Amino acid sequence: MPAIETDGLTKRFGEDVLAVDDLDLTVEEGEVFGFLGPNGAGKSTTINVLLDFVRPTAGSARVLGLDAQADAAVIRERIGVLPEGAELYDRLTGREHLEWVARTNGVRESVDYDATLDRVGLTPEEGSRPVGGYSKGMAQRLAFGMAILGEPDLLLLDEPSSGLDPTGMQEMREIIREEADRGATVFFSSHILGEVESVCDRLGIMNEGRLVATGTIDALRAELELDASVSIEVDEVPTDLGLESIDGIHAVELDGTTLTVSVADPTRKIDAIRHVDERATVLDIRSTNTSLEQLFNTYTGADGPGTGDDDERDVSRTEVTA
Ligand SMILES: Nc1ncnc2c1ncn2[C@@H]1O[C@H](COP(=O)(O)OP(=O)(O)OP(=O)(O)O)[C@@H](O)[C@H]1O
Repeated sequence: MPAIETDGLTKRFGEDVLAVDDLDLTVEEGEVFGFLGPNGAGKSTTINVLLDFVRPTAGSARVLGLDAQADAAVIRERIGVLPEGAELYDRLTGREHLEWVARTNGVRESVDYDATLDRVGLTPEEGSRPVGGYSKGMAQRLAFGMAILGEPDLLLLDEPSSGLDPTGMQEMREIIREEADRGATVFFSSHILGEVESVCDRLGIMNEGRLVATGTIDALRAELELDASVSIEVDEVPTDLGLESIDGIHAVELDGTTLTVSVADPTRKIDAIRHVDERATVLDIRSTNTSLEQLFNTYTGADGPGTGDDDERDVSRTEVTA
């Protein structure tokens, strides 16, 4: 039984806004599924339908095998939720928020609130403070703690890294993996591509209300046949370099004394570097991976394939001589 299943799910706001357009989405039990898309793509609306915060215009949604609308109350007891812009109560402490979740979700076993606070990076002392004095990141950590409390079967997280610093984002990713390891399904939306890449088993890309791609990152990459490339600057280009003859090299371009080598399999870049290094003095190397960013841009129409600049990183700025 899938953890989430939507069938022709459509949501209109008024006459003009088609927020979700005929969405067929399946998230299997135990998966970490990244729901990706630019602003306004329809991610939050989809999550809000799954939570029965919003009623669909057409189609249906099932969560843990139950009807998202008819069985909303039962579903809420079995899922952990981090809604977009989670509302907290200024005068209640962090611990009181956790106690409230335990009560409303009918968590029966005794809960170690300090352990939950600790998992999301809040001290017992911070947990005893009214939430009105929390920073944005602390509030987001608490909201995340509220979602994972009581070991829910499914976590629905809307932009969980919002407001977190890089350490907080890393910690959040680790908790998501831990939750998946204990058997939970995790469905989370993001427009932070690296976050999805590092933690998800599978992803779906939304654009303008439609699901434009689903699959593993590797499968999506392969589908688009996007290349990775490495640019190698040399002092002088040898006449008979013979790079094209190396297995797995798709194309070689020459611009001045910089060779740009395209490969389908990023691990072949090192073969190209070695080959050139044996025949010329290498001055600089720039590696460009087919990034998730590039995938994303390709599927959402923000860019064509073949740029990947945002994932560009220098692997060497020092001189490497043959
Ligand atoms: N309550 C509402 N009333 C009117 N329009 C809405 C409402 N909620 C969402 N929309 C519109 O529906 C579309 C999809 O919005 P949604 O919030 O689902 O996108 P999103 O992918 O979650 O974006 P973001 O990454 O910015 O949160 C947008 O055009 C938005 O303006």
